[in-house]
Amino acid sequence: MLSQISSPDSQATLLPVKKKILLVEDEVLFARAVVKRLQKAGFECEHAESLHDAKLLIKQFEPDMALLDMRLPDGNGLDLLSDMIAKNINVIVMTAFGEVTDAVNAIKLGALDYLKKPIDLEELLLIIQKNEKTTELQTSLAYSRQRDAVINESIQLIGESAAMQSVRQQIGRIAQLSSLSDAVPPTVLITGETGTGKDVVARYLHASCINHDKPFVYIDCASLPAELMESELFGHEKGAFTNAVASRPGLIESAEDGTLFLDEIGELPLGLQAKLLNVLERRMVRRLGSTKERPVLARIIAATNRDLYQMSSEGRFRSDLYYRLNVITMQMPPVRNRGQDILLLANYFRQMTEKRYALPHHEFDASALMAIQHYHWPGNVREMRHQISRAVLMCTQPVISAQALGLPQASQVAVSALGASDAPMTLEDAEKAMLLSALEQARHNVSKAARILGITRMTMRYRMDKHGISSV
Ligand SMILES: Nc1ncnc2c1ncn2[C@@H]1O[C@H](COP(=O)(O)OP(=O)(O)OP(=O)(O)O)[C@@H](O)[C@H]1O
Repeated sequence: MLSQISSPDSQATLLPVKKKILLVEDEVLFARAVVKRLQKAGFECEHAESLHDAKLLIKQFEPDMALLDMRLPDGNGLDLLSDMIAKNINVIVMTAFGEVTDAVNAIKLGALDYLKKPIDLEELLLIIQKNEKTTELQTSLAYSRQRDAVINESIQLIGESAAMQSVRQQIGRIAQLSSLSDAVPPTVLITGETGTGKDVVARYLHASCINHDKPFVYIDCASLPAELMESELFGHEKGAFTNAVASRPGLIESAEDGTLFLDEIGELPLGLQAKLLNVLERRMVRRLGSTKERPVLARIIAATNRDLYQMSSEGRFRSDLYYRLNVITMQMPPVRNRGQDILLLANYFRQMTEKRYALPHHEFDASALMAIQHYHWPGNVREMRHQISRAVLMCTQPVISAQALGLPQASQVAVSALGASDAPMTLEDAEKAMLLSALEQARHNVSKAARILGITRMTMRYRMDKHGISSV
């Protein structure tokens, strides 16, 4: 599954031991770059150029995860896949253009995910870390509980504004209800612009509830490949489709009586919306190819930056699902409307970066404080985190000025363009203008444009697709 994780390195530091990754790839230059990047992110990494070498390394190195190319000098990567799965190695396959069938077969055989070449290293890292999280939740409950405890301990929901206090109060109330009764927990819908902290709130809620030691399963509905979505969510029995060699629980089942977090729920295809509605209504799930139903005990939290009400009135989101999800709604305000929280957050990210990289204390000067407070923050808290961390890392002086902060020009241009226009603009229009402006500034280099906006390349791609913007 694909996902957007804002800070790969910070996630890697949560791992209790160095994970071992075997890269099976015959393109040596590309392989070297991958090994270097993974080692930098804290993984132990070995490289094999052929199936033969890979088999030896599986024995000697005992990897936890493999990145497997399909076309190798002595055969097809698929030939090694079953062996790897049997040895509990989590496999991500890498396919060249036109090898989609191979990728789908690999997933059906038990590979966790696939990536299409050419591969962006940062994207690869995000996917490894995301898959690592999901697998740990699925295969090692004890470990996942321990890991989630670590993550949950480190969840910080910074903010004292009225809006954030209200969010905290609602979380407290839901947590209190969960301790009073065994009844099925109410569904929670978290809305708000991108980067406003919907994911943080979902985790914070889970961490606050009595069942916080149970799994927290994250599903990014926007990046699950459509052809795999159903079996990923609902699981399957052995033989349910060609190559379904073993039974596998779906993610809904894996959440047990913990939390199932459906991020970007607005992107779920209509067909699956009907199936999800059925799960929510009946609180039962049936694996593909099975006649047996299993109870769904998990708390369900959904998040979106879309207007689901509007989408449902246009027939793009099922209204019955919308009403079913919308039992308790938490609205995350954009960061520009959070008053003094803006400075609280900025100082928090400054301190966090100083602590993580053992840097001396910095101060923001008056120009920086002014810039932070007056900037529009289209990417919200995520953008702020990236901007502040970058400034702290790059600033050799103890005082950070507005110039050192270097708030993205493209976004400022876009913001002033929005401000200058008399015509009322929707959030969708504003987002599109921001993307176009960043792309123009980055001369249509998608990775650069993503950096300007403080979002991941994957998020950038996804949002470009959403607005029908091609990368030219
Ligand atoms: N109140 C907060 N306190 C501390 N950190 C926060 C807060 N809100 C968000 N963050 C940080 O900002 C980043 C983005 O947050 P998050 O991923 O939760 O946003 P989101 O609304 O789920 O975004 P998207 O819609 O793009 O999925 C994360 O690094 C998160 O840790």
